[in-house]
Amino acid sequence: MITARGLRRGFTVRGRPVDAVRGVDLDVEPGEIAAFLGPNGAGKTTTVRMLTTLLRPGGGHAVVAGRDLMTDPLGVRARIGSVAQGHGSAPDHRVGEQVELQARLYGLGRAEARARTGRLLSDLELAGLERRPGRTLSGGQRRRLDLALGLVHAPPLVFLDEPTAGLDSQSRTNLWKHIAALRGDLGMTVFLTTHYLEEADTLADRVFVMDRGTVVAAGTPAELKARVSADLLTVGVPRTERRAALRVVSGLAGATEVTETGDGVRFRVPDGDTVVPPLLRALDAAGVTATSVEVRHPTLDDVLLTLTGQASPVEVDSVA
Ligand SMILES: Nc1ncnc2c1ncn2[C@@H]1O[C@H](COP(=O)(O)OP(=O)(O)OP(=O)(O)O)[C@@H](O)[C@H]1O
Repeated sequence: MITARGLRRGFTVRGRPVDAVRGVDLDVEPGEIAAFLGPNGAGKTTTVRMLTTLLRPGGGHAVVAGRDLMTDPLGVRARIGSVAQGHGSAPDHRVGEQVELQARLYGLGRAEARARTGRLLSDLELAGLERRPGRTLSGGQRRRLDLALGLVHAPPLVFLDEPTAGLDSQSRTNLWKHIAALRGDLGMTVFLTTHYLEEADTLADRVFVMDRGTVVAAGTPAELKARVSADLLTVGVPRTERRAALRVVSGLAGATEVTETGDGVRFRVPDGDTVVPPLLRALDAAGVTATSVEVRHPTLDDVLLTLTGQASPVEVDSVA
C-alpha cells in the first residue's frame, strides 16, 4: 500500500540548509496499521506531508495507494484520507452536515453521502449528535468527527497525525478501539504518527522509528523490543550477601549490565523468564538468599531510548 525508497526533503532556514528527511524507505502492506515513532524534529511530519502530496519530495520514489507519488500526485490524493491535527471539523456547522458535505465534495451522490454519513457516525458512536454544532462536542467526540471526515469517502489508505494527542487516557483507549474496528470493518490501511509509545504498541502491526531524518528501525513492536533490549532482572539480596550474588549473576550466560542497587543486584538477559529457576538454584548453592525477583520485559520506550537516545517526551507528560 506504501512503498517508498530514498524519500528526501530539505528546507532552507535563514539561508542555511536543513535536511529534514534524508532518504526514507518504507514498506506498508494493505490492511496494516503502521506507526511512525520518533523524537521531535525527527522528520515524521515532513515524510507524511510528502506521502499525502502536501509537500513535493526533493528526491526518491514512492508508490502510495497504487499511484506514483511523483508522476500522479492527484491520483494519490483521490485514494487517501488524511486526518491532520487541529484542522478537521468546523466549529459552527452541524456534525451531520459536515460529514455529508465532505462526502459530496468527494463526488458521492446525495443518497450515498447520506447513507455513508449515517453508518460512519453510528460506527464512531456519534449517532444522535448529527444536529449539534462541532464546537459543542467533547475532545474525544471531536476527534471521532475528524476521523469521520477523513474516512467518509472510504479511502483504502488513511493517514492519522497524532490521532489521540491531548485526550485523556479513557478517550484515547476508546479511539484506539474505533481505529482498530474501522480497519477491521473497512479493510483500510492506516498510517499514524504518534508520540505515545503505548499507542504504537497497542495498535500498530508495524512500527517505523525515525531519528534525524532517517528510519533507524522498522518491525513489529515485538520484533523491535526483542532486537533492541533485553529483559531487566532485579533480585533483592541482603547487603552481606551482595558480593556473592554479583559473582553468581556475572557467571550467568548472556547476563550484561550487572550492577548493584540499593536493595540487591540488577542485570539484563535476553530471556528473563527462563533464567529465573537456574538463577535461584545458583544463588541458593552460593548461600545467597533472594528476597525478591522481578523480571521487566522491554517496552517500546526502551527501544526508543536505545535507538534515538531520547525517550518519548509525551510519555513523560502522561505519567504526570
Ligand atoms: N516548513 C519548514 N521549513 C523549515 N524547516 C522545516 C519545515 N518543516 C520542518 N522543518 C524542519 O525539518 C525537521 C523535521 O521536522 P518534522 O516536523 O518533520 O519532524 P517531526 O518528527 O514531525 O517532529 P514533531 O514530532 O515535533 O512533530 C526539523 O528540523 C524542522 O525544524
